[in-house]
Amino acid sequence: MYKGFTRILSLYCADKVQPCVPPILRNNVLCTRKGGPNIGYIFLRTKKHDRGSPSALFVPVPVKPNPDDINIGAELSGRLKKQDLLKILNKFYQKPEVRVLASENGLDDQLLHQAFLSFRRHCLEHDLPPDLHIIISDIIQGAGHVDDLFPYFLRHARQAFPHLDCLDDLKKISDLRTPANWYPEARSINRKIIFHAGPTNSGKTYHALERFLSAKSGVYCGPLKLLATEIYHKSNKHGTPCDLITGEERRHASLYTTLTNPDEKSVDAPTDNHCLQIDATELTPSSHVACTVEMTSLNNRYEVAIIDEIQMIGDRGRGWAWTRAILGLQADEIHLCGEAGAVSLIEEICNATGEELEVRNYKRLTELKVEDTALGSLDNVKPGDCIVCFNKNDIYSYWARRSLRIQRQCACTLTHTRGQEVAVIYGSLPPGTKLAQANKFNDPNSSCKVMVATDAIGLGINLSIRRIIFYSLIKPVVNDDGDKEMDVISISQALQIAGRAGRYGSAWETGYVTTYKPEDLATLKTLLSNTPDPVTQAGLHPTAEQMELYAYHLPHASLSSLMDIFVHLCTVDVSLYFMCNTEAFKFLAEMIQHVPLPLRARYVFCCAPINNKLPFVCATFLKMVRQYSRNEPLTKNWLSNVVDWPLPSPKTIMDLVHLESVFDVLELYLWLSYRFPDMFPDAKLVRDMEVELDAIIQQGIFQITRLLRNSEQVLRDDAQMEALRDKRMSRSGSHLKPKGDDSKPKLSELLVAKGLITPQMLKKLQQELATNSTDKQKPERSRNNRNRRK
Ligand SMILES: Nc1ncnc2c1ncn2[C@@H]1O[C@H](COP(=O)(O)OP(=O)(O)OP(=O)(O)O)[C@@H](O)[C@H]1O
Ligand SMILES: [Mg+2]
Repeated sequence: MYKGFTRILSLYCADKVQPCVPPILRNNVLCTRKGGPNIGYIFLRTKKHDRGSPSALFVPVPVKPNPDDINIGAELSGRLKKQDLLKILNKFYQKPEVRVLASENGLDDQLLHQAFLSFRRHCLEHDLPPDLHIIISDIIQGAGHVDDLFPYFLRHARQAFPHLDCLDDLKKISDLRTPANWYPEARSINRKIIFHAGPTNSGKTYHALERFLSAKSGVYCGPLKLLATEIYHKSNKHGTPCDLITGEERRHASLYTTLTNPDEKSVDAPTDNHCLQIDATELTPSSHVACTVEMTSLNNRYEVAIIDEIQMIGDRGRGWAWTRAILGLQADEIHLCGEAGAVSLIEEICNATGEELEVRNYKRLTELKVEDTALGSLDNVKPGDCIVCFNKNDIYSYWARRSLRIQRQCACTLTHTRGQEVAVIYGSLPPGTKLAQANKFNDPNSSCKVMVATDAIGLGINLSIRRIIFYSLIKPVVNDDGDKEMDVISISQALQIAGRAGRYGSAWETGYVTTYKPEDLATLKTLLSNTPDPVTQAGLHPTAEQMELYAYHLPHASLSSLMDIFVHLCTVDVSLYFMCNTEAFKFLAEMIQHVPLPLRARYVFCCAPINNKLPFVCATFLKMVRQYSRNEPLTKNWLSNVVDWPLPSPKTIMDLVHLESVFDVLELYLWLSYRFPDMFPDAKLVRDMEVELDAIIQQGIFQITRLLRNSEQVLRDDAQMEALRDKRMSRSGSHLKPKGDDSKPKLSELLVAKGLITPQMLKKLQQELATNSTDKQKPERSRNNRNRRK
């Protein structure tokens, strides 16, 4: 039934693979990136189980004594003294010959040591089989040699480490050298591959879409929900009915045609009709579909397929989804859009599949200018500006400064920017909120002229941005070893993000780009003057089927260990491919290891696209798994109880962050509902909850300044309460530690306490605020002094 990699991943994998964040932070070291711009970054070394020898991954299975061993050996050759036995065993272990023999039988030093400990314990604690008992007795009496123990030791070692008996089988299962052969249906079609190569905003997707729209059938596969939604709208608007498929949603084309406002103004921007979501699984699928790349169906035949942002094939976490799509799609024409740096790799892949590749090169359609000065101050923000931050906290800090600035401006009676509306987009916002914010910003008649976003807008999206301002150039990344580092963004990321400015056909004919901080400008210029590194390898990922076969051979291993062993034993043609990072999968596998589940279900749960940095989401995930394990359906009532539904509007930033976590939980439910429809039966009701929550969050984003002010107030109140308590305690003599105003916790401190920002970030922010504040106060002070002198 399972025809390999393709099908299984299309069934089980999500469209929102989170960057893996390993759970333990061991060390913080400051280092400099080799070869890149000379900027210090923080290296976060994280827990890693799978470095070094794979033998470390194998845990010995306890070897049970044979019930038939009823100490006949003792009757035949007399009882063995523990001391003698121990001496013989230790002598055996110390022999170099044993080491050599062990290694010939697959036991390296690490396994040999573990196997020996297990063997010795077994010999000391249980009745020995008669043959072993007699051999040991002979050795003690000088009638045998310790080397004679080896066959018995090996028999035990094989029981303790069952993989020794099936290593060849395991290696065969994880032989990933020819992934092109996994897709016989695709191989039987004479596919034409067209690579639209060029910089951002050069019309690559536009030209591929022209073929898609005129074809009898087509599939668009993109990296982001927002992008897939944009294509869904474009296609339906054009009159080519197109469905939308993401991990959590199936939206039918008919919902667009019947419900969208025909007077919609925005040409390229996604529209805000997310609330019209009706489960479309029962409707006949349209001949065209826009999906997130992980959801690409490899079972349907299409005339045209588009795989957008093909350079993502080299992404350490998600690259496998692009590899799968390019190798497995059944389409007459496959249009790949992306950076020219991926052309050579695709050529190699086409050589392997024996397919024709045509490369079409494009040039940028509008000019992109790097400014000579940094923004420096928020006073210099202009209409059409988009400030790009690399995490949500920078966005909050932007708001904190902005509201501070507005308060100061009020004091200085400079109120001209008061009430200026700002659109906000970051990854964890619900899709409806993102779309509403994008539309608000794109609408020429809206008063919202400025956007603050994370790099969630970084790939392929068309927004009406005049200038991109990099708030910082540092971003957390997961390196090849699965470690999380703070690093300067890559050339490709810088170009992609900068490329959002001055989109062809938007209100701005030229795009501009700069940084917020003057000290970053030179680095940005260096980044943008380079071409992105070539993509040299395509990602691969093990399948559920392969894991199942592994589990069959190693029934005692946990899913997380199976994955580790797989990754170590697999053979990959490294000239073309690499194994994607499996940390996120293993994180979930370890979290649910103790819950009894069939392996297939366990695998599916571990593919769930959850943000493992969010404790509430992780805790709820675990509750869902437990409920599933008890075979109790997860109804809307159950879910409402877990998330405390209905939820009030957010009053503080912390409320907003919590609502976003709840939204993630609802998304998780919907994702699971497509994989286990019987156990997650209330998808329609949960979708209604999502729509309601999306609206609440949108409202919260709309009032973000108020939420920030409230958050500060709440913390001030808490601090006052604490100070009062301290005072009372010190009066009663029980607390002698003085507390000044400086000790009161602030929002920023709470964010640090919650691990949402690092102390370094906070320090930097405080320094900046202090500088800002002295600058602003200078004219005030001199004016006051002048007045006094007068
Ligand atoms: N020939 C054209 N006629 C009209 N509009 C066009 C044309 N080419 C491109 N556009 C418009 O220009 C904008 C940018 O094009 P497109 O999205 O195809 O660029 P891209 O090269 O795919 O960029 P990115 O690398 O950022 O994905 C889009 O709004 C698109 O509709
Ligand atoms: Mg594009």
